[in-house]
Amino acid sequence: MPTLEFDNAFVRDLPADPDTGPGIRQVHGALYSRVAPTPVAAPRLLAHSAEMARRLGFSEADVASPQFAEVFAGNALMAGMEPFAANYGGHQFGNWAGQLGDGRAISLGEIINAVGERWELQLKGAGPTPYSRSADGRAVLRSSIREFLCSEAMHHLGVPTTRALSLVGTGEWVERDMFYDGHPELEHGAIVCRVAPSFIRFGNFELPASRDDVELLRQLVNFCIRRDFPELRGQGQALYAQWFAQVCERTAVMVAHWMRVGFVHGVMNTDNMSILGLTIDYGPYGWVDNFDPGWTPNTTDRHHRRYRFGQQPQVAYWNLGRLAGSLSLLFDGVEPLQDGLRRFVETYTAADRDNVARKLGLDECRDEDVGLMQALQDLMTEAEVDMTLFFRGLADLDIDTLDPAPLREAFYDETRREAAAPALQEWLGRYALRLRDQAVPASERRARMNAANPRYVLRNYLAQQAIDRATEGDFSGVAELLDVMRHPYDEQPGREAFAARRPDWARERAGCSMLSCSS
Ligand SMILES: Nc1ncnc2c1ncn2[C@@H]1O[C@H](COP(=O)(O)OP(=O)(O)OP(=O)(O)O)[C@@H](O)[C@H]1O
Ligand SMILES: [Mg+2]
Repeated sequence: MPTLEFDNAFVRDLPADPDTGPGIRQVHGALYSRVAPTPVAAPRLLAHSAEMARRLGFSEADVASPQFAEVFAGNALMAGMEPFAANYGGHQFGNWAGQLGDGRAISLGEIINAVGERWELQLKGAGPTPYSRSADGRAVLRSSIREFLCSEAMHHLGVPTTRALSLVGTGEWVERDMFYDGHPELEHGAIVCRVAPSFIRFGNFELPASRDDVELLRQLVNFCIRRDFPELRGQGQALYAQWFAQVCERTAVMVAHWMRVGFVHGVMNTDNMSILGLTIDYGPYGWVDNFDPGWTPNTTDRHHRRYRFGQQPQVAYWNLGRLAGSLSLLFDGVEPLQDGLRRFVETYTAADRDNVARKLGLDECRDEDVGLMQALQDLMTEAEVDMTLFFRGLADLDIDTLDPAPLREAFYDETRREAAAPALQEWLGRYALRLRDQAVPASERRARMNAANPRYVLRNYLAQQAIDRATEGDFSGVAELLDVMRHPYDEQPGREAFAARRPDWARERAGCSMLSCSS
C-alpha cells in the first residue's frame, strides 16, 4: 500500500465528543465522535473505481492487495487515518428529526493527493457509532452496489456527486425487512468507500442551531468556509452571506443536472444535502424511465410523494430555507439570507433554460422555448414516453420530413402512442419551425443534443440485474455496468441492450420501480 498524505482538518480543528466509548448517546457541544470501524469476518474487494483509485494515489497492484480490502472493509487503518462519525441533525420528510449523525458512515481521514486535492474517505456500513440509534451500522450488498454504481455514473454524466472508491463484501449477513412488513431476511453485507472533498451536510449546521449553540455553529461555518470554500474573501456577516449564496448556487446547479438526466434522489432530507452541492446518499433513488414529474421511486414516500421528480427544485429551495433559518443565528437581519435564496431561484431558472436549449439543440433559450419544452413534457407524460430514448431520438429527427420513426422505440404503450401521434406531429412541426429560425447545421445540433442527453443512464432495472447476479456470486455485471456508464453520451456498439427501455417485467418489480429505504 502507498504512503498517503493525510491532513485531517475536521478532527484537528473542530471540537470532539469527549466520550470515546461505544454507547449510543446525544452529543452536545461537539461536531463528531471518534469511533473505529468494526472489523468484519471476510473482506473481499468486489469492485472498484479505477479512476478514483488512481486519483487518490493507489496503483492497480495496491487495489489488488489483501491490505486494500482490509482497509476498506474497516479491518485495518492506514498510517495517518483518524476515524470518526460526524454529528448532525436534519429535517426528514418536512419534520425536524433532532440528532441523527453518522449512524453507519465512518470517515477515515482526508487525503491530500499528488496534485494537492483534498479527498475525504468515508466508509458506509462500517459498524455502529454513537449515532446508530436502534440500527446496526451496516449496509447490505444490494444498496451498496446501487450506491457504488450511481456515484460513478453520476460523475461520468457530469453531475456533481460524491464518488465511490470501492465496494467490499464483508462475508457477514445483515438482517433487513425490505418491505417493512414483518418479514426480515438475511442479506449479504457490503461496505462502500465514498470519497468527496467534504461530507458536511445542511444538517451539520442545523443541529447546533437547534440547540442554540451559536459558538459551535460559528466554529463549523468558519471551518467550512476556510476548508471547503477557500476562494471566498471577506469576513464576518458579509463573508457568511457570500458563502450561503454559493451554497444556494451550487445546490441549484446540482438539481438542474438531476432534471436534465432524469435522476430522482428519493430522500431529499436536509441531512442528505451536501454543503458543496454534491449529490449524496444514494438510497431509494431512481431514474425516470417514462417521463413523469409525479414519479417517486421511494416506497416510503408513495403517499405524499414529497420527493417526486418534478418537485426536486422546490424541495431543494425548502431545504435551503431550513439552512438559512439555522444560519440566521449568525446574522443581525435576514436580508442577506433572502438574497442567497434569491440566488437559488436565479441560478436554477438560468440552468433550467440552459437545459431547454441544450436538450432541444437550440442556440439559445428564448422565452417561448420554455413553453415549447413544457408542451413536450406534457405530451411525454401523457403518452408514456421514455425520457432518455426520446431525447436521443429527437437528435436524429429530419426536420424536412418530420418522420417520427426515430422516436418510436421511446414509447411504452402502442395505444397511447397512436393516441398521441397527432399531438406529437404538431409539436414536431413547432419544433422544426424553431430550428429553421436558427443558423445551426443539423450535424451540430445533433452533436450538441447528444452531449446533453445521455444515451446510457443507470436504469433501475439494469442495476437490479447486476444486483441479482452479484447475489449469486457473479460480480461481472457490476463491473460491466460501471464500464458502460463511463461513457454515457457515446454510442457503444454491442451495448445497445444497456440503452433499452424498461422491460415489462420490471414495471412493478421491487428494486426496479419501487425502492425501499431499507438498506
Ligand atoms: N443501518 C443503519 N445503522 C445505523 N444508522 C443508520 C442505518 N441506516 C441509516 N442510519 C442512520 O439514519 C439516518 C438517516 O438515514 P439515511 O437513510 O438518510 O442515511 P444513510 O443511507 O445511512 O446514509 P448517508 O446519508 O450517510 O448516505 C442517518 O443518521 C443514518 O446514519
Ligand atoms: Mg442519509
